[in-house]
Amino acid sequence: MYNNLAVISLGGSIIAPEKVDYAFLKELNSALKTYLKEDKSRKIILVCGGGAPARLYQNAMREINPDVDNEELDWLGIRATHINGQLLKAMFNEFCTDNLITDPTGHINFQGQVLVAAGWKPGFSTDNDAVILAERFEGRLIINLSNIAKVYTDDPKKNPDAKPLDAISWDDYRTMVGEQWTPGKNSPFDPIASKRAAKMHMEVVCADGRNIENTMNILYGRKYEGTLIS
Ligand SMILES: Nc1ncnc2c1ncn2[C@@H]1O[C@H](COP(=O)(O)OP(=O)(O)O)[C@@H](O)[C@H]1O
Ligand SMILES: O=c1ccn([C@@H]2O[C@H](COP(=O)(O)OP(=O)(O)O)[C@@H](O)[C@H]2O)c(=O)[nH]1
Repeated sequence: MYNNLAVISLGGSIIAPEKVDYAFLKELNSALKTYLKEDKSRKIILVCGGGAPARLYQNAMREINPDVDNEELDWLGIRATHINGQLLKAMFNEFCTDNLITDPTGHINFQGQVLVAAGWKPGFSTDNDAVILAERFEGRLIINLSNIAKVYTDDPKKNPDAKPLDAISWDDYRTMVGEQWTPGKNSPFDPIASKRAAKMHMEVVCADGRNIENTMNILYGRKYEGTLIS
């Protein structure tokens, strides 16, 4: 629908790694504003994750009741994505004609240059909401920004032998992350979102969002550091 559209899945790990990383957000805001002002036909969909607050509340609830339903845990995570999303919406207000999107299938105006979205319903992460919005507005590429420069052969925080990858097929990626969803799961791109993105033949670039110059390279179609899942 819009041929100058970029869909960015903004990991909560870089919005609120612990506290809110406002120095990073301020810099990102300024770089994206320049990008948007250069060409009024450019549009960005920003989908915000939950970060530390999501895990803080989910883990508190697990302590209170170890038998808590996954659905309840997901709702806690969703509320955390909303507070992060509301912050991003406030930052990009001048470009937004919609309130924070919390149902990617509902009414969306998108007459402005920016749409800010966050969590919708239990069963997946905001990566899946990003895929649904990409599908709806015909974005071909999702830029998945997280706290890690590349997808590895395994979680590098747990396995020191994990190797970084420049590219991986959806088949191999999905074999690696499995099919299972768990609330608060840490993975470069969630299994449910991956299933949908693979089916739609979408491409996802995973990169370290804290490297803003690199993010701008991806947006401008230049050489970047990251992993292409296709
Ligand atoms: N194969 C993998 N390659 C890279 N990172 C992985 C992999 N498996 C698990 N991870 C973990 O996923 C984390 C990113 O996921 P997450 O913390 O949910 O980030 P975000 O909030 O940005 O979505 C990484 O920091 C890493 O520890
Ligand atoms: O549509 C959504 C989006 C998020 N979540 C929940 O909210 C948490 C935080 O979202 P996300 O994983 O996208 O945040 P990030 O990993 O980027 O911090 C997830 O783990 C889920 O528990 C959900 O249930 N449905």
